[in-house]
Amino acid sequence: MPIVRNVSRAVSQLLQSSGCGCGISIVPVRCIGVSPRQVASDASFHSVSFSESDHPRVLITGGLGQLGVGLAKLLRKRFGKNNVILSDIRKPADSVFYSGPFIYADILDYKNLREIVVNNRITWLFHYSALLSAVGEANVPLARAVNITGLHNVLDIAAEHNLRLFVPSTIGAFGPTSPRDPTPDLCIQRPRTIYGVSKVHAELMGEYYHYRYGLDFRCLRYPGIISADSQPGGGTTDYAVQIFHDAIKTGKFQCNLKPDTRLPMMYIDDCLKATLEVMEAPAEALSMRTYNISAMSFTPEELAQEVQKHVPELQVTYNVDKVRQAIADSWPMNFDDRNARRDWGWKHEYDLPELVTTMFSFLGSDSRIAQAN
Ligand SMILES: NC(=O)c1ccc[n+]([C@@H]2O[C@H](COP(=O)([O-])OP(=O)(O)OC[C@H]3O[C@@H](n4cnc5c(N)ncnc54)[C@H](O)[C@@H]3O)[C@@H](O)[C@H]2O)c1
Ligand SMILES: C[C@@H](O)[C@H](N)C(=O)O
Repeated sequence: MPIVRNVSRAVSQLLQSSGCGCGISIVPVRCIGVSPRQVASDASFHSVSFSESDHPRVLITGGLGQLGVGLAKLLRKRFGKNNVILSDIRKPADSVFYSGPFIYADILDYKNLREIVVNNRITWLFHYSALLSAVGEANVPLARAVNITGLHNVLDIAAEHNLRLFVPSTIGAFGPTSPRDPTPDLCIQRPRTIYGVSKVHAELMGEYYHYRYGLDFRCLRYPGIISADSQPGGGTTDYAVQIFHDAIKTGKFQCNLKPDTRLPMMYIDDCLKATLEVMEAPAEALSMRTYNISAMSFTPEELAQEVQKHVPELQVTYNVDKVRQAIADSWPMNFDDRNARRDWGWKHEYDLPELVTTMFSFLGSDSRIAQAN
């Protein structure tokens, strides 16, 4: 019994001494083939230390999805082409391959990921790899591996190598028992998808590593993201991208959600701007480590009406996908992002009309507005 008491006293002293990310005494370090263990931290142990006057050296995981290529473009403009490495397990298109550094990185391969971070002296990591809501429900074991085990690898490497780590969360981190209109930053989170469960896990693990080990973890809960030059990867909000392509190609769109399903959405430029802003925000400005961000909220019917201002002949029909509808019905309808606006000055630029105009001008069919009027 005295041993048990001594151990529990030591643990409680450790927990007290490491609150709020200060007084960090240990970081998690893994060796391949050995279970996770902890060693004493030492400033000289870190191969990289990020000086604020330098540009960060950035790695983006899962970078060939809907959001990663755009993020790389934005970060390369800011930090220089060769300071931003895009990675994925898929083969990049020529245009991506020749636009800046690209490497293969499987987030399930801990050793390979660590080598990449060390060899490239990475200081900032944007962890975009994930299986989204609908594809996650179709393959729960894979979603669990990529979204949870992969995150553990990333967290340990980030803590071990003193990285600033961005992990996106989502409106999908909330569930039917959360307040849905609006959904605040802090409330009940009982999502009913493996995607949502894994994102709540990521939020909590990231915040725990922040308080326990001093990891500079930053997380935004994105709404459904709408982009013209990249395809969504199998989510519940994908319809809001598909409608633009179908309006132009065929003039017919079949929506897989009910016409009155209201969800928070955002144009990709706002999403990427927020991501860079929260990463550049001084730590003192962040009263939290996970923030909602919001721009607009609409239903398929409202989006279709706005699209029809540009393509009046567009015919919209509804063929509801039960899985996606059940997911959407459990998600926020409006997102409360007052904390992000107050703490680090978040402000969106695109509302629904600007979003639709921008999508059509990007997709090259703006002239049809004139025909409509
Ligand atoms: N797009 C949205 O509407 C949206 C909304 C909220 C949050 N997010 C989050 O933003 C991030 C990026 O989203 P996205 O839309 O670009 O996703 P996406 O599905 O389009 O792309 C995810 C990428 O992860 C890669 N990947 C899968 N398994 C991997 C592995 N083992 N190792 C490395 N990479 C792997 C895939 O190849 C893919 O390119 C995700 O974490 C997602 O949860 C996206
Ligand atoms: C909302 C978001 O996380 C993603 N677009 C999905 O629908 O799964």
